[in-house]
Amino acid sequence: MSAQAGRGKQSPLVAIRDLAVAFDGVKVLHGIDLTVERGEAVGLVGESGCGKSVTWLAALGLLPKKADVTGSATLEGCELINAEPALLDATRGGRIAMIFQDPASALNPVIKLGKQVGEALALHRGLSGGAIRAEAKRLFDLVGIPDAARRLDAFPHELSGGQNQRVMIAMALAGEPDLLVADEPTTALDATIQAQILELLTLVRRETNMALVLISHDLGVISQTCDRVGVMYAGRIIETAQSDALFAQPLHPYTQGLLAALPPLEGVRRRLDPIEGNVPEPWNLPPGCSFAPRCPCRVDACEMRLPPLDLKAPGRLAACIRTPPLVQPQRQTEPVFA
Ligand SMILES: Nc1ncnc2c1ncn2[C@@H]1O[C@H](COP(=O)(O)OP(=O)(O)OP(=O)(O)O)[C@@H](O)[C@H]1O
Repeated sequence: MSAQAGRGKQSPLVAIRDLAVAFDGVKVLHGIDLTVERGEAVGLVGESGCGKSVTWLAALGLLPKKADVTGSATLEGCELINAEPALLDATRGGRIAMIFQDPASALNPVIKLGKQVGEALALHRGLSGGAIRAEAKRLFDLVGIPDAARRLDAFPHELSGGQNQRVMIAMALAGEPDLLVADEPTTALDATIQAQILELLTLVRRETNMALVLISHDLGVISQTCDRVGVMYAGRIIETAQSDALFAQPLHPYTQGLLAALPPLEGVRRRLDPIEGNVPEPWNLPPGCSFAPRCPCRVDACEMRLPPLDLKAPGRLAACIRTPPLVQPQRQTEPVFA
């Protein structure tokens, strides 16, 4: 359970403010604002190259040295950007854990799984001896690895991809994180296993009150798992909303395009409409709205200036001059991502 539980709802667990990243003078992230509350599941969605991973890698100090990172990312008020390496080391894997798409590359192939989880338990929880094995087995049970005691002595290649992803989740949970950032955790898995891993993440979140950030290019994956969604395009957040509201009525034409490109739900016949064209390269952004060249709603004004991320309805922001407010928004007392 979070060390902060019971403190009352004040500042968000994580607050990212005006976060920008450039590589070799080319800006790939342009002033991201994003908050995550305790226990909340936030999805970050967008096509490849939109800046979803870089946002979190920057916040956790995981980008290469050549990256120029500005802005702020705080964990319960504690600044992480340009923080001392000791603070970042303690935060990563401890208060904030991250799992990635490919468990095989994150696990050490020559070390038994139990030992790998054990190292995380020793590092982040100070456990030793028999307590490590007992806790590692408990974590394997929690993430649904069958015959957990025996699997602790297995090597990664002896388990399937889905089971190794469960091991990665167990390792992430070893530090009892307040936030798990899962970057495309199911992309490499087949549909059935994918659904099981998403269910597992939801189950674990409910049992531990851990917050979850789920990064995916697949709006379907996000919809199953997240309370709130941020849609990214070309290094910016262009729409945010509660998941159900976003699915019921996507406001930004890009979000509408992502939804139209989703495979039909079982029993629902729907045409699959991929968005034509590609995300622009960061060094070659068009003037005005970055999505304008692909946008079916484009007018000349779209190419004149960058649309601000405006409040279109309570709890709903969208960066599009073609999207009128749904209802006259009341002054927001609980900002969505700001
Ligand atoms: N180390 C790096 N050096 C230079 N450019 C980088 C580096 N890492 C990321 N980028 C660039 O930053 C932009 C955002 O990348 P990012 O990986 O965040 O996108 P993404 O939305 O997570 O996409 P994907 O789903 O493919 O991971 C891309 O243009 C990418 O090429």
